Amino acid sequence: MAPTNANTLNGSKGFSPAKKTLPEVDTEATNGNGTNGYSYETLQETANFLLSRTSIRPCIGVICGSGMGSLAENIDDPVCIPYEEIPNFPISTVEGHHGRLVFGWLNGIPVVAMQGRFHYYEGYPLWKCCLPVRVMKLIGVKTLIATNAAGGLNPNYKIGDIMIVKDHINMMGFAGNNPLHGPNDERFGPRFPPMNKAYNHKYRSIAKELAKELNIENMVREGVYTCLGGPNFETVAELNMLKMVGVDAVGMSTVHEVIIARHCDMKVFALSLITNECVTSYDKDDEANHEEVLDVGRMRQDILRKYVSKLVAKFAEIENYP
Ligand SMILES: O=P(O)(O)O[C@H]1O[C@H](CO)[C@@H](O)[C@H]1O
Ligand SMILES: Nc1nc2[nH]cnc2c(=O)[nH]1
Repeated sequence: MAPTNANTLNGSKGFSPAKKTLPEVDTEATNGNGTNGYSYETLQETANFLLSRTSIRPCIGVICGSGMGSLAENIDDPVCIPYEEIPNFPISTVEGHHGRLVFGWLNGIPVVAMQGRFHYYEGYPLWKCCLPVRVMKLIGVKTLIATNAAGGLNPNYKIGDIMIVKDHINMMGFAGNNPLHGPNDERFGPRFPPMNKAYNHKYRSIAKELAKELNIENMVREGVYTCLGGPNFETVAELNMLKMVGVDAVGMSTVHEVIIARHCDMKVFALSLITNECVTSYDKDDEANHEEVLDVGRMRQDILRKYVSKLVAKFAEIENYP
């Protein structure tokens, strides 16, 4: 940046303003191609690669949260594609995230599941964490189901509860870190997408009804999720602050994926599996840990598999998906 003229500090004459130039492009954030992330054409190549590897044309995409990879195990006639083989895809580095796409049929509906997602704390910029969502859009996915493991901040929540996400607070976005940061490509969506209806109202109603049908309504909640950058779990003071602003569950994912999905007009449903109790008192000895997170995922896998596969069928029915 050009040095500022010291005279500007006291407003004296003789100040010649610095030449107006566009900000330097952060190549990691934009891949140097003038868009926030890979270009439309580059992602189209990724989409075409996937379409050439399977004849399945999914309408619903599922993102499996930490320890929730077994959601993809119900998929019939699966075609599994490791992330390493997919052009332009990042790789999964977190335990509990397999690192592959699974195409197939869930309850008779064509789906693609991400067994393993990408997190900011792994070192990926947010746009890269969400790249698979745009690829899903390009292969024809219209509805996204995002699942995650999260700490329960609402004192009424118990470990093993399932929280239907009603809304989110984009804490990272408050600080300017947003997956849509950078020039906008209108082929994906508008410059200023609304977010007040991010979590589809009909889907949430269906999920609450289904919880009753399955007799799991006592463990199904509805609340507000927030994502922090991680990888550390939160301090007591941070959690108390989040509680004050209305957060019910805390994680390190999903929010940016939902923003990208809504930007390109996908319908969204999200749920959090409450894997640990957020410690909001200095008197408590418990500490959050990833092992517990994965254990609770395993403990709830049967219920979650049933719940998500039935949701897929119900969403497909109201949307008239094939
Ligand atoms: O959000 P998912 O991927 O489910 O995982 C959550 O659990 C992990 C911490 O145990 C973090 O990655 C957090 O984001
Ligand atoms: N940030 C955060 N992420 C989680 N993922 C699972 N549990 C937690 C938690 O307590 N905090």
